[in-house]
Amino acid sequence: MKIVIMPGDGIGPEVTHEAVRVIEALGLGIDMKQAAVGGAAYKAYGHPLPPETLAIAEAADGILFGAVGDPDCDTLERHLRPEQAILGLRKALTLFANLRPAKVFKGLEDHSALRPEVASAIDLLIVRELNGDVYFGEKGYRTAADGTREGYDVMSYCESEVRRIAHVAFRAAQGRKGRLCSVDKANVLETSQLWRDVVVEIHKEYPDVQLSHMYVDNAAMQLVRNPGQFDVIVTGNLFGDILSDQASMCVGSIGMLASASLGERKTAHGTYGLYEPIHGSAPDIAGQGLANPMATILSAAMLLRHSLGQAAAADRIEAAVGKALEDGVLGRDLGGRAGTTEIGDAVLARL
Ligand SMILES: NC(=O)c1ccc[n+]([C@@H]2O[C@H](COP(=O)([O-])OP(=O)(O)OC[C@H]3O[C@@H](n4cnc5c(N)ncnc54)[C@H](O)[C@@H]3O)[C@@H](O)[C@H]2O)c1
Ligand SMILES: CC(C)[C@H](C(=O)O)[C@@H](O)C(=O)O
Ligand SMILES: [Mg+2]
Repeated sequence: MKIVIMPGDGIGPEVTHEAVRVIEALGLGIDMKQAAVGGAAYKAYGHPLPPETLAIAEAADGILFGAVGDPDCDTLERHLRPEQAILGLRKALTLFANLRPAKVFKGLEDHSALRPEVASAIDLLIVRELNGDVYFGEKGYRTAADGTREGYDVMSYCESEVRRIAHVAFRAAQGRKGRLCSVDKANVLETSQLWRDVVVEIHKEYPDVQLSHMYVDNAAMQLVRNPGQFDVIVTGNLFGDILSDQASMCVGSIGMLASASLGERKTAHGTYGLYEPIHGSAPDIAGQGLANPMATILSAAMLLRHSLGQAAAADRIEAAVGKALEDGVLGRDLGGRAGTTEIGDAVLARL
């Protein structure tokens, strides 16, 4: 079992360090390598995703990714910015299905941005498409007819891209409560109309799943009004990015939401994938030992489950995180005082 750790920038190295300690403590004999990404890789090698990093990633069974993003790099040409590392990995490795589960842990009901009785009902999965949409369309700066500057990013989805993510989402719903809500903006966007048409077609293959559709503006509202109504949400790259940050605050903090990015490639142990917290490099708290590493530790659990076939070990990690929270080990993001290392220690002690 081989995995590659990509710490990245800002709080990325701090949170991945804690997740690595947890993986090591399980004693599974996993071979771990480190590889440079993001602003750190740009500063060391002149590129946010050096070819060596991609080669190491391809040779492993899975990737544990911290976060990328560095304010020093925000004025670089776009293809050299840290964020290109994560976008490049997702695209180059065809990791098109991003699973972002959001569930309220026991003891966190009072720490949600929502009322406890609303928050406690949350147990949803966002299935976000990751290889298409406005993220990867033609983009640029040009001069408009009146001589002023214009920026543009083309939004599009082709049928096959929608089909493959729809299958992932329907199968996920079959394994849960059997409800799938497809979120789009079909009242305005042709991209979304195609999305909706294809999802309806694929539904014929999953008659046991109850399918509904919701416009993204309404979905944002429903996520805070009554998030308990959702089981699985399937949506495009941009809407999924936004809704998942929103869902994180509904369960308590952005420092709690893990994710798995999967494709179709199988390894000797499971499905090849990249695992990362949904948050970024948090430059405002980087280097201060304040970051909550739980999202990254929970991402490591997803890695063990999906890419390494180690479901029991994944359960152990999730249970240890749950116990730490129940025992009141809360980071500042959740209104507590525990620092990054202290949270890591608390999870290790409960493994
Ligand atoms: N996948 C990724 O690597 C990824 C994801 C999102 C943003 N980014 C990048 O990160 C940089 C900062 O972006 P941003 O500020 O919009 O988003 P962010 O997620 O980094 O931070 C948003 C807010 O949440 C807080 N926060 C985030 N993670 C936390 C944690 N684990 N514990 C406690 N608090 C936490 C931060 O302190 C900040 O106040 C940008 O360069 C952005 O492009 C990268
Ligand atoms: C850093 C950025 C490219 C990324 C995205 O938009 O996908 C991030 O916000 C995320 O949620 O993983
Ligand atoms: Mg995001």
